[in-house]
Amino acid sequence: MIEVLERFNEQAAPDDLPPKIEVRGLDFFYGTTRALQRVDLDVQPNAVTAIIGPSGCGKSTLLRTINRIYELYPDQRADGEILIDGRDILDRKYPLSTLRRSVGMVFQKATPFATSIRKNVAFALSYYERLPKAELADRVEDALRQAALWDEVKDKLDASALSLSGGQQQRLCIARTLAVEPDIILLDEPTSALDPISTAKIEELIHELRQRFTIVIVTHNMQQAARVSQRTAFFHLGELIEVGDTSQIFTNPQVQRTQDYITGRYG
Ligand SMILES: Nc1ncnc2c1ncn2[C@@H]1O[C@H](COP(=O)(O)OP(=O)(O)OP(=O)(O)O)[C@@H](O)[C@H]1O
Repeated sequence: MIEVLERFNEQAAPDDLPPKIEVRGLDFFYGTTRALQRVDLDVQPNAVTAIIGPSGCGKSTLLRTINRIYELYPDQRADGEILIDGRDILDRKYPLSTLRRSVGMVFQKATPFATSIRKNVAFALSYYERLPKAELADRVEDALRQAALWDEVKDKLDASALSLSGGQQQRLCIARTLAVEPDIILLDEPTSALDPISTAKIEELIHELRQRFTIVIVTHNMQQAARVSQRTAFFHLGELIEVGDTSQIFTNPQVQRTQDYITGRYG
């Protein structure tokens, strides 16, 4: 594990910058079931924060709260504050369109639209901006390059996105997210349906993207958390148990429950 940590984490998270996301006293309810309890978490900018913990501990719920997707469901409720750049995005007055633009999300299962590769990326852009055709083409290319997919698709941009492999589809979804130039990217187990080669490509991509974005990744794979993140937060039963530099969490956890989880005693 230590070798894994050394491979990607030669640079620590920049801790001299103010947090990009500040979660304060966050509770989350599905009906009467409380899925998150009094969560306080700072997320550093230009770094990858991994969210780990056993199944059902609230990892996905946290991501769904950061982009307010839960609001689509009337019985779901978040109490507390989530500040992004100092503004509380849980405040109903915070415009959802601003939030959707600044926070992109990529899900476990790639979800390309059943249309061409080009349109998958252009659609997201046209939703927010009216661009001249040539500029739109440049932005599509740029997003596909950033997602390390351009070389594989540049000669077939009008082919169906569904003709791509699972790993390529997931990178297309990342390109779609990057096209609208968000500040924050939420990744919910983005490689759990992928083979090792596609997984390695996405991990390499995450490593590059973190220079420019704030990234939060939910993963079941602790090797992956160690490889891609600079900060790690361990959740258990809806509570944040411990957060720290990834190397500290994996080599010197301060809480017994964290130690038990990372040594495979449960989860
Ligand atoms: N739609 C829902 N309705 C009711 N309870 C839910 C719903 N979605 C999740 N929960 C509950 O909320 C808790 C947290 O779920 P969540 O999906 O956030 O966990 P997780 O850590 O992401 O799990 P996994 O690793 O299995 O994906 C669990 O107890 C789960 O049963």
